[in-house]
Amino acid sequence: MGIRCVAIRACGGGKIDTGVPRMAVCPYGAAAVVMALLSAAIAFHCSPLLAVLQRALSLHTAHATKDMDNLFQLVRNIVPALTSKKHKGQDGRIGIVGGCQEGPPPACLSGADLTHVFCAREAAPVIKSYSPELIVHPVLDSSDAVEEVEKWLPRLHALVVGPGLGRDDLLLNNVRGILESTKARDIPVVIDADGLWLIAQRPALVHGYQKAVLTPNHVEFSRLWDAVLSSPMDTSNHSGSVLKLSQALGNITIVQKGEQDLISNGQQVLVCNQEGSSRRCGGQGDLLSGSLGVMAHWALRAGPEKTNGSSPLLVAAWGACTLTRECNHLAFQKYGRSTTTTDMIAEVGAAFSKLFTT
Ligand SMILES: NC(=O)C1=CN([C@@H]2O[C@H](COP(=O)(O)OP(=O)(O)OC[C@H]3O[C@@H](n4cnc5c(N)ncnc54)[C@H](O)[C@@H]3O)[C@@H](O)[C@H]2O)[C@@H](O)CC1
Ligand SMILES: Nc1ncnc2c1ncn2[C@@H]1O[C@H](COP(=O)(O)OP(=O)(O)OP(=O)(O)O)[C@@H](O)[C@H]1O
Ligand SMILES: [Mg+2]
Repeated sequence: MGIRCVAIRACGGGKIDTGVPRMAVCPYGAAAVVMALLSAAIAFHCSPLLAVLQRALSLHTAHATKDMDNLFQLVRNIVPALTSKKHKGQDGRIGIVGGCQEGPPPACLSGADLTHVFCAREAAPVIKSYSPELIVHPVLDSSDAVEEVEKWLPRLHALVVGPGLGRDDLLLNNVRGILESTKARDIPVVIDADGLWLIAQRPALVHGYQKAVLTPNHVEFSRLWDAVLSSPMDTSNHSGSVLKLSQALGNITIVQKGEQDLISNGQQVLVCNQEGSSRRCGGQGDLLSGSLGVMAHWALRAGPEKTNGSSPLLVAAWGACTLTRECNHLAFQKYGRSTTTTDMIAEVGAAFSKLFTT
């Protein structure tokens, strides 16, 4: 199987797009070598070498820009048009399983027409008061939680499982049943936060399910790695690690969040380097998983024709990462160190228009 690693830098950096089989390529290696040779050529006044290297570098940069433009275009291709002919719900009915603990529910509002939240009974009033457009089902801690959620599954386009869910055994056992039902109905599912805690206990729940996307942060990624791989993680090769973890989980899509987001389906690694900020505050991951739930539905509905043959879920994940980071960037410009996730949510409209509206 040919493995491709496509690395995109948003701020004028390099890109490598190669068909090298069974290996992930360090995204910055080639650019660094060219830069080193270029410095040497300048230092030693070697004009022919200088000309060749300058050409290599300009081709390299041109490719990077072109591929980044391509990815932006692929995301634009999957975004549904806003028209007065559609009814409520056509552009996304998303379910969230979580939001049971302290804090607001995940910010799944970036583009979905309808958002259903399945939570524990005592969390419902808080969640409902957070936003009147949320449809809240306080069923998750009841003995018939799975059946209650199953009633709604046929009407949902995607499910986001985990943010603010907690790690209570009863809840997690219900979530296990909900995940089984979701898979049986072939519904896309984004798993984050405490949902990933459950997956680390029971990787078989998602193994090989091609409509699953996991969005681990640094710590959650390590937990998943320890659960499914016996070898130690190579901490100097992030691309290789995310590729390997995806393969070990049967090629499901994994988004490793961090200074740069790495997205893989075990065949390709996309890099999202959209400029965010240095402000890290709780809840940013929720904005990512929420918007990814919506985009996953859009991308799968649009199909590989609109994503130019690329995996729709990879395109959706890249789009959601780019959007989240841009929200962070715009909010940080206004609020600096005091930026909160609520400030980021307020930037979703502006960020979306800037990035993805044609
Ligand atoms: N809006 C909300 O309601 C939110 C709720 N959350 C809930 O809060 C609970 C705890 O979540 P945590 O994410 O703290 O998970 P963990 O309890 O697994 O703790 C992770 C720890 O790792 C640290 N960490 C995070 N990123 C790191 C990095 N890049 N390198 C090194 N250390 C790093 C954190 O500071 C934290 O101490 C979960 O139940 C989760 O669902 C969080 O997801 C945040 C948002
Ligand atoms: N060092 C960083 N620099 C820039 N952006 C980052 C950095 N770390 C994370 N991000 C971005 O922040 C977003 C959320 O990632 P993060 O690692 O904060 O998730 P999380 O820990 O799950 O968040 P949450 O507090 O919501 O649980 C992602 O889109 C990611 O790109
Ligand atoms: Mg998180």
